[in-house]
Amino acid sequence: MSNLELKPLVIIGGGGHASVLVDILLSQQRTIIAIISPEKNGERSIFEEFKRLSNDIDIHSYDCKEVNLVNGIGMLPKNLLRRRVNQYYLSLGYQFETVVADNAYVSPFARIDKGAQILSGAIIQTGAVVGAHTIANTGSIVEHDCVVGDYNHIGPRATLCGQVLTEENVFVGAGATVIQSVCLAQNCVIGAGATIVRNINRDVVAFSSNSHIEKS
Ligand SMILES: CC(=O)SCCNC(=O)CCNC(=O)[C@H](O)C(C)(C)COP(=O)(O)OP(=O)(O)OC[C@H]1O[C@@H](n2cnc3c(N)ncnc32)[C@H](O)[C@@H]1OP(=O)(O)O
Repeated sequence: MSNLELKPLVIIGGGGHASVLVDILLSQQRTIIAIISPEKNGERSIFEEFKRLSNDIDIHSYDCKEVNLVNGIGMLPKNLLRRRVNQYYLSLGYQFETVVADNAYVSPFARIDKGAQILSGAIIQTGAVVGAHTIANTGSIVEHDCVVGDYNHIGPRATLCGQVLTEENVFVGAGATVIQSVCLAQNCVIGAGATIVRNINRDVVAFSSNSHIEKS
């Protein structure tokens, strides 16, 4: 099946993350039929050609069996908006497309769950699992045998060394390094550039390069 025969896509969100996804999807000759965004598309030229729907409810103009969705809302630490938006559309029967950039490397022995987004230059090594609706951002590395939970964000150029385990809603900031076999519990935030050498408990924000841990 050529990419043109895959379901057309509706993008949710009109900001920077959405623009990166649209760039990837256009390079893969995917058909994008609309963008759902309360703000005008005009600011970013990449959105100019697309029909804009301004309300979530406008999705009803498309049959959930005929289109797939792509969540273009970027993830912020401790912000559950992205997850809530997904749950809303899933409850209406819509499905989220899994996006993998052509210039990402995904081992054939890795598993990418539904709705995950693997952006340009990301590397997902053998034996790794990337959970549903998780973002592996530009140039991130998920090493062998990592198990990354649902709704995580692995920031640009962040590295999870081998066998790291993350629970749901974990945010790993840009350029952070998590050494092998560490566990990151639900809702924790790893600050940009941090080096994490021990397990992080749920809801904790950890951000210094010498692994000083601050409670949320
Ligand atoms: C494509 C994309 O752009 S994807 C997005 C990528 N973005 C990221 O990775 C950002 C990740 N976010 C961070 O690192 C944030 O700074 C957080 C979440 C760790 C902390 O955010 P906040 O709670 O708002 O902390 P705040 O900005 O108030 O800083 C508190 C203190 O911690 C320090 N601090 C904050 N973040 C860091 C960090 N990553 N490393 C070291 N120190 C930090 C601040 O300098 C400040 O110190 P001070 O009190 O001595 O002035």
